[in-house]
Amino acid sequence: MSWKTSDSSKQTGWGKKPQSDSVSIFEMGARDGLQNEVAVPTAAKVALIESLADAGLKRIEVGSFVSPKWVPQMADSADVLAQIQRQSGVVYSALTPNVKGFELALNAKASEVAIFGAASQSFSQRNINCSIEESIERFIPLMELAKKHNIPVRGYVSCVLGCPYEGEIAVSEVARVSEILYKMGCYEISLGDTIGIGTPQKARRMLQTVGERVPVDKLALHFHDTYGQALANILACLDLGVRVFDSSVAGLGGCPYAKGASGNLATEDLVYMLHGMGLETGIELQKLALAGQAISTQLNRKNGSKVATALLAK
Ligand SMILES: CC(C)(COP(=O)([O-])OP(=O)([O-])OC[C@H]1O[C@@H](n2cnc3c(N)ncnc32)[C@H](O)[C@@H]1OP(=O)([O-])[O-])[C@@H](O)C(=O)NCCC(=O)NCCSC(=O)C[C@@](C)(O)CC(=O)[O-]
Repeated sequence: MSWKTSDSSKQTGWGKKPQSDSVSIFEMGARDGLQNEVAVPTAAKVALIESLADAGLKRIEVGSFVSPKWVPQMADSADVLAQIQRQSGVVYSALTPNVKGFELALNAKASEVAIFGAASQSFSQRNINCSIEESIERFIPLMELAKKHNIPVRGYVSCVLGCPYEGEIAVSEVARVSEILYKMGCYEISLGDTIGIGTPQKARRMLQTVGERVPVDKLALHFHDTYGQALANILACLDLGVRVFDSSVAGLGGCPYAKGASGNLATEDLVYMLHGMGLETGIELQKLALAGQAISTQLNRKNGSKVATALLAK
């Protein structure tokens, strides 16, 4: 399928054509990537984040302000934010599930925060210890505070293509939760295939359905690569107009509440494909590959990016 020539907008009634030759990548490695790794020194996180900014990434999720009992790996997020040398024009974001997390992120001077909900009741319970509706109630005062402090808030919806506990998730539910978060004031909704189970047509249908409730230029895709489908899913969705993708350098990561989930799509592999299609990212691939290799070496972990492995073997 050619994203440039496909006329799927007419077939689907979607009404959106690819608008731009540039793509924005939200880098997840330091948060989604490292939240599953034990005992990563703060200095290694700081070095990773700085090298990602040096490689040209403009949107970097650096940590999360969640219960340290639930996710001890992220307990040093305030230290990380305090220690990084910030570059102008780079957004340093943090996950915040509730007001307490927001206040901690504000004190730590996160440039923006992200709330995270789910389209699956079971995943919501396991991940944030409340139902979908309760999570929305918790987000309301957080959104009010964020507005007062002029902090942009991104929204995640997990399990958009399936749930580790419930299996199939209705796309109508994904669209419903996405619309709620968007109407609450999230500037962008990131649709998470938490367990990387989706396939291209399914991903496309999900995006089309959500796109009927939330404008496509306010949507991002967040694919884990557990089943090796992430690049194919992104390719299948590009001509629907989506231009923001979440990915993780060296394919780092997983989710502590989704057993067996592997990391996000490797940023290097995404950048290689996008550049090959003539889409700009502003990212220097070689520098990115070196950043990914450095953290993989630190973690004593095989580099999860095929592109980085190939480039660095030259
Ligand atoms: C949400 C909670 C906190 C609810 O947890 P809870 O136990 O229901 O919270 P609580 O309000 O009853 O408080 C219990 C204790 O936690 C403390 N607490 C309460 N809130 C905070 C906070 N913000 N920061 C620090 N501490 C906090 C609070 O102060 C108290 O401390 P105690 O009195 O027992 O000493 C908990 O379930 C939690 O932390 N969950 C972790 C969720 C998480 O980080 N999951 C991984 C990220 S999501 C993800 O990876 C998916 C995504 C986004 O990438 C997209 C995708 O791929 O699908």
